[in-house]
Amino acid sequence: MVANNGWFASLKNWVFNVLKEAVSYSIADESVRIVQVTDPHLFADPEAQLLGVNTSKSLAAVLNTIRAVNYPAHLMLATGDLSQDYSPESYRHFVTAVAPLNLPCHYLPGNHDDPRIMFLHMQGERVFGQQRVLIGKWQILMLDSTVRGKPGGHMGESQFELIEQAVAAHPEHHTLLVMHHNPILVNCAWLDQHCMDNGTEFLRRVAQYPQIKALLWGHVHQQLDTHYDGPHGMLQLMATPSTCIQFKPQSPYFALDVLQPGYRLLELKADGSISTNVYRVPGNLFSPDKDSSGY
Ligand SMILES: Nc1ncnc2c1ncn2[C@@H]1O[C@@H]2COP(=O)(O)O[C@H]2[C@H]1O
Ligand SMILES: [Fe+2]
Repeated sequence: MVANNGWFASLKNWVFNVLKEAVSYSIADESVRIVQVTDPHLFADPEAQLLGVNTSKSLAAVLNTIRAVNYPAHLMLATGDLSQDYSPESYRHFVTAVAPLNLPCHYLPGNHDDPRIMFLHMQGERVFGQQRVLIGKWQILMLDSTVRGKPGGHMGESQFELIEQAVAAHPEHHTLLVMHHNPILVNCAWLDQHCMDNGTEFLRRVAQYPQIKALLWGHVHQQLDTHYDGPHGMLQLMATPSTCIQFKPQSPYFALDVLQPGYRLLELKADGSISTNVYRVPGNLFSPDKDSSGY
C-alpha cells in the first residue's frame, strides 16, 4: 500500500513537473498567429449529438472553414470541454480531427473534461498539455480553472504561482493568459452561476503585472470582446464561441442561439497589442433543438 502510494505520488509529481515545463518556438515573423477552438464536447460515438447538434460534424465543419481561409497560424489553442462524455475515444477523436491542420496544438481542461484521461489520451507528436508556451515576443500561459466535479471554476493559488514564476522568468515577454472559465460575468444568470468564482480577485491580481496584456477563454459558448482597465493600462478580454452549440447572449434562463459554430483567430503583435476576430461556419447547417432546457 505504502509502496503503491509512493509510486503514485512520484508519477503525479512527474506529470505536474512535465506540465510546468515551457514549450518554446522560434519564429521568423514579428507577430504570433493563433487559431483558438473551444468547447467541442465530443463523444466516443461520432454519431452522438448534443441538443441536436452532431458535435463531431460541427468540429469538422469549423476545422474545414479554418483550412479554407489559409490563415498562416503558428499554433492552435484548445480551451477545454473537448469531451462531453470523458471517454478516451473523445480525446483521440479530437487529436485525429485537428491533425490535418498541421499545427502544434496546446490544450487545457474544461469542466466537462477529466484532466487525467485527457492527458493520457491527448497523444500526438505536436499535442501539448504543458502550461507555458514561449513564442516570438510572447509568453502564453495555459491555466487550469477547473474544480473537480463542478461546472463552475476557480483560479487556485498554484495557478497564481505559475503566473508569478513565468512572468519573473521572462519579464521581457508580453503575456497572454488562457483558461476555460470566464472571470467576468456574461449577463446570463443561468450560466454566470458557473463562472470563475474568484474572477474579480483574479483580474485585480493579474492586472498588477505590466507584461499581462490579455485574457482568453471558452466555456460561455458565445463571443465576447471587452477590456479591463488595470493600473498598467487596458487588458483585452476575449471569449470565443463553441465549435458546437451556442448559448444565447443576455438570457437569464437557458437558451440556445441560432448562430453557427465558430472559432477565433488572433495576431499577437510584437508591441504587445492584439488583433482578433471571431468567425463562424458559413450557411445554416447546424440547428440545435431550440426547446431543450439544458444538458
Ligand atoms: N439549464 C441549465 N441550467 C444551469 N446549468 C446548466 C443547464 N444546462 C447545462 N448546464 C451546465 O452549464 C454549463 C455551461 O457550459 P458547459 O459547456 O460547461 O456545460 C453546461 C452544463 O454543465
Ligand atoms: Fe462547454
